Parts: sequence; C-alpha cells; structure tokens
Amino acid sequence: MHPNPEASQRLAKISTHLRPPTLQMEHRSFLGQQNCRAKGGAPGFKVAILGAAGGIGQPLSMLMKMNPLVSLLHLYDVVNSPGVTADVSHMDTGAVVRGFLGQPQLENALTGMDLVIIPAGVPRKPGMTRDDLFKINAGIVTTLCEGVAKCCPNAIVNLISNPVNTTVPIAAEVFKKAGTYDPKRLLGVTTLDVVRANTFVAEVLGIDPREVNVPVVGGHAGITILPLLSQVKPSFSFTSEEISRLTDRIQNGGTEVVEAKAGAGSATLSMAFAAAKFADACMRGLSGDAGVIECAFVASEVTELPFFASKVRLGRSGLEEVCALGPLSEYERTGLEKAKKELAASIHKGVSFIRNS
Ligand SMILES: NC(=O)C1=CN([C@@H]2O[C@H](COP(=O)(O)OP(=O)(O)OC[C@H]3O[C@@H](n4cnc5c(N)ncnc54)[C@H](O)[C@@H]3O)[C@@H](O)[C@H]2O)C=CC1
Ligand SMILES: O=C([O-])CC(=O)C(=O)O
Repeated sequence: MHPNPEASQRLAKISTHLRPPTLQMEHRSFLGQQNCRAKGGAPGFKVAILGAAGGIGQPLSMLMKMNPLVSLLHLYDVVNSPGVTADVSHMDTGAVVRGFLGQPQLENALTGMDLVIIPAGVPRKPGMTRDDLFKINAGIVTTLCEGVAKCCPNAIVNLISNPVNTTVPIAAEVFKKAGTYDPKRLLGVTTLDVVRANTFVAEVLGIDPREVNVPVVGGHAGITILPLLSQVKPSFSFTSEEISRLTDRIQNGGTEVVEAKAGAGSATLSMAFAAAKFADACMRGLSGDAGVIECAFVASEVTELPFFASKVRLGRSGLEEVCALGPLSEYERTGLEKAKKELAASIHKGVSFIRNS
C-alpha cells in the first residue's frame, strides 16, 4: 500500500495516461496535441526535413527543434521517423514536431512548408566517390522534388544529398518540368566546405575558427571544392606550401571522415551543424535580415556554367544575389579551370538524367 493513497491514485492516473499502448499510438496521441498548438499559427517558419531519421537527419532535426525561428517541424523518412519524432518532440523548445513515415505521407509532410531540407540518400563508403552515389540518390531526389513541386512549390529547398553537383541540376529539371522552377529557391548546401575551411585555416593561424571566414566556391566534390585562401578574413598571407596543404585538406575533408568512419558512413554531425547554420541563414534572410551572406551551389552566371557555388546573399525571396568571385590568385585561377571541367560533366549528367527519362 502506498503511504499516501491520494498521491498513489494520482500517479496511477498519470501513468495510465502516459503509457503508450503501442509506439504508433503514443506517436499519434502526442501528434494530436501538437497539431492543436500548430493550428494556433505561431509565428515562425514551417520546416520539413526529408531523410530525418538518417545520420544527418537526426542531429539536424534536433538542431532545427532548437532554432527559435522554427514554429513547425515536419520529420519525414521512409524508416524510423516515428521514433525520431517522439524523441525530438520532448525537447521543451517552441517548435511543434510532427512525424511522417513512407511515401504515402510525403504530401502531408510537405504541404504548407516554407523551407525543405533534404539529406535523404545513401552516403559514401571508403573507396567511393560522391558520384558513385548518383545511381541511387538521383532517383530519391527526383521523387522528393516532385513532391515539393506539387505540395509546396514556393518553399526554399536546401539540398544536401550527394552528389550535390548533380542533384541540384536534377532538382532544377524536376521543377522546370513541373512548371515551378525558381532559381532563387533552390540551394545546394556547401556550408560544410566553408565550416571545414574555417576550422583548418584557424588551426594554421592559431585563432578561434569563429573569427575566420574562407569563401569556398565551385562545387561540392574533390577538385571542384575551391577554397579562396587569397580572400580569407582576417587577411593572411600563406606560404605556397600552406596553400597547397590547406586546399588539399579542404577538398578531401569528406574523404577524411569517410575513411575514419571505416564503412559506417560519412560526415553526419559536422554536416548537421553546417545544414542547421545554412537553414538558419535562409530563415534570417526570409525574415528580412539584410546582408546574410553564405556560400551555396546555385544557378549562376558567375562563370559560363549554369550552376556554381559562390558567396550568395540571402533575403526575403531566398537567393537575392550571387556575388562575383573577386580577384583570384594564380593558384586559384588554375584550380578554377580544373574545377569547371569536372563541374560541367556533373551538371550535364544531372540535366540529362531528367531530360532523357
Ligand atoms: N552536402 C554535403 O555537404 C553533404 C552531403 N552528404 C550526403 O547526405 C546524404 C545523407 O547522408 P547520411 O545522413 O549520412 O545517410 P544515412 O543513410 O544515414 O541517412 C539517409 C536517410 O535517408 C533516408 N531515405 C532514403 N531514401 C529516402 C526517401 N526516398 N525519402 C526519404 N528518406 C529517404 C534513409 O532512410 C535514411 O534515414 C548522403 O547522400 C551524403 O552523401 C553528407 C555529408 C555532407
Ligand atoms: O564526403 C562525403 O561523401 C560526404 C560529404 O559530402 C562531405 O563530408 O563533404
């Protein structure tokens, strides 16, 4: 017998109320409550993460739930999204969280969203290039972007799935086919290259990485990743050996993680951090903050290529300005020519994937 029968009764009531008959039921009952609050129209952005149960998706879901600019967070995956949703939804932050599982729920996951972040797709294993992921990820990105075109054609899309140099052109073609393409709203996420460049340069300079800003242009694979060390802030004059070593490490940062993980995937935590940083910048831009500058892989006229990563200004309509490359060193000019050759082939592959399908 409980020493305090009243307290014991109260406890029994609470635990009956909370006990989940099944995980699905618990998921549903809590989603019901959250839906009520979401209908209240709290100010903030409605964000969907597609691939939310994955290595990137899970920490990214957590980081987006922590972002005060997010009012509603939709977590979609083809597996395990109920568990991730239940878990993240217990965080006592403002965003309401709803989970969506499997293709039949994709449309509900996307309807009404302002920002769609896509980390769905397979990651690399040692010995693979990002291009080796094309076969599987091209189809995944196509399906998801068809959903975006149908259910939230005005949403900003942050595309993470590799190979970014090809998946972004694929997404653009899907949107063109659907008649919803707006180059201002399609952004390939290359923030991790900048995050890495800032970290590695800060190591060399012996300063806090938060004080460093390295523009990284081109694309998001090997030699297409082109750090502009001549434009580093605070300005610093590197030796040619430092430039060559730093460039090599930044270009191969992804492979460094793939090898260290030894078959267990690629960068997930640093990528979630980078994606959350970029999504935050997009939402600040949408909110009207002037002067939000990030690097991203976007439709561009900065070179003769139709897509290119460079500094962009984010604003109320998404991508507001693609910044010029600025003066390049001889080393960077040579790197740029090599990068453009590979990029042209990767972009062409994405465009033909949709046009010839
Ligand atoms: N842009 C960048 O800088 C980076 C990109 N990546 C890329 O991000 C992608 C995801 O990486 P991880 O999270 O590590 O992989 P992961 O395998 O851990 O997670 C991927 C998730 O996508 C889900 N998924 C698969 N097909 C789906 C579909 N049709 N709809 C919705 N979800 C689906 C899976 O169920 C899984 O939960 C990879 O392609 C990887 O190469 C990774 C790091 C950096
Ligand atoms: O290297 C990979 O496959 C994942 C990725 O894009 C990165 O870490 O930059």
